[in-house]
This record gives sequence, structure tokens and C-alpha cells, in this order.
Amino acid sequence: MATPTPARRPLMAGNWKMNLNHREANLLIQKLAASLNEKQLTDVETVVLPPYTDLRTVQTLVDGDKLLIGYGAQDLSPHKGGAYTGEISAALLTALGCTYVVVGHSERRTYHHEDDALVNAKAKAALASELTPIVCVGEGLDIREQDGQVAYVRGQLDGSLAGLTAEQVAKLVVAYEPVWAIGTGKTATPENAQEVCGAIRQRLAEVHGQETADQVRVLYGGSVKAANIAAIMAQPDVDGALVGGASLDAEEFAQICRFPEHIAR
Ligand SMILES: O=C[C@H](O)COP(=O)(O)O
Repeated sequence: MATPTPARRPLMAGNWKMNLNHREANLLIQKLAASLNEKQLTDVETVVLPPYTDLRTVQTLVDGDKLLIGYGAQDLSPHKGGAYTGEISAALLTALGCTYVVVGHSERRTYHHEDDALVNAKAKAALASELTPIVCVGEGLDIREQDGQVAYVRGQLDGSLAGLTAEQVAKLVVAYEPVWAIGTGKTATPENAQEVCGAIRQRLAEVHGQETADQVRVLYGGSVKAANIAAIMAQPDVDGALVGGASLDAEEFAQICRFPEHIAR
């Protein structure tokens, strides 16, 4: 008899990118907390990923009001500490209560020339400090136009997760973000998202076994909004979303986090 697939708790992660100062962060967190009740925050894991300069403010609010909102950073250094001017280590993030960190976002890969080897080193640094890496992969428009997205993303995944044990892989999150859909208003269709998210899970199963693959949450990212989240979440291999622009509006992001209600309607 086949083993039943363990339920994966949906995860909505708001990547604020280089937006909102610490005062604006304060306001957004308070609005978000007021828009989501305990059940909603229990059913759907809600996480914000602010700029480094906001993390202390977010920590103070979350701890002070015992909010069921997680938080983390948008990047980290692969180094443990020392003379690396401008960098932030995993230990500095965990000291601020962070539980998540994005690695390999396409904006880091493009503007800072980060390759799979560096993404891999960052994922390892995060895991060594009990931070959950959200490992981003995704093809550009040129690759999509040649229908090469599955092979490309499989390659990125192999490089970004090289040398990790099945136990480590089971703890991380993978985000599929087609570069052509980021901040462009062009959302991948739910079928596009399922094709690649399904291929990611299949590759994880090939390398680390089905049991591990079934535990990994695979997110979709790219122009996610309240209006399209329900259709995206209806796909069997999509376990949540990495949300950019729409996460800067507390009510819009709260609606995304309340997606089970859109499905029930
Ligand atoms: O990390 C988030 C993604 O880059 C998606 O951004 P977006 O929702 O603004 O398209």
C-alpha cells in the first residue's frame, strides 16, 4: 500500500525587497497582524522578509505581541563571520530571531552574479545555523521561449543543493520564480507553475527519495496577487508563494494568506 503523502503546511512569504524603512515596517506588521486571526495564521504560515534594517523592529513587534508571524532575511553571507565588510552572517540573523533566509533570488543572481556554487554555500551556511533557506530557481524568458524551463531549473536545483543530505533537503524550501514573471504583471499560468514545481519535486525524489521530496515545500513566485493565488494554490505541487510587490500592501498580502477562503467561495 502506498504511504499517504504528509500534508505540507502552506507558506506565504512576503519579500519586501529594498522597500520600507523601519517605521513603515512597524505599520505594515501591525496592519497585517490585525488582518489575520489566529486560525488563519495557524492554517497558513505567514512570513515576512524585510530589509536587514527592519529586522530589529519586526523582532520587537513579533516578540512583544507574541504574533504568529515569522520573519527572515533576503540574503546572507556564506561566511561565518569576520572581515567581510557589508555582509551579514547566519549567526547575526538568528540572533535577531530570524527563521528564514532567501538564497539565490534571481535579482541576486542577475545583479550580483551569484552562481549555483555560491547559492549552495549560502544554503549550507543557513542550514548550519538552523535557518531555513528559501532556495530560488527559475528560468529567463529566452529559456522559456525555447521550452527549456524544466531542464534549466533541474540544473539550477542540482547545483544549488549539491552535497546536502536528504535530512537537510527535507528542511528547506524551494521557490520557483520564472524571471519573466517577476514584477512584470505576467503571472505564469497555474499549469506553468505546476509543470516546473512538479518537476522540482520529481528531481528531489530522484536524488533524495520520495519521502524527502514529499516534505519539501515548493513555492511559486512571480506577480502573485490576491486575485490569482487561489488558482495557483490549487496545483498539487505548489505549497505556497514568494510574494514581492503585493506583500508591500498589508491588506493585499493578508488576502493572499487567507487564500483558503477564496477557494471555499
Ligand atoms: O521574491 C519575490 C519575487 O521576486 C516576485 O516578485 P513580484 O511578486 O513583485 O513579481
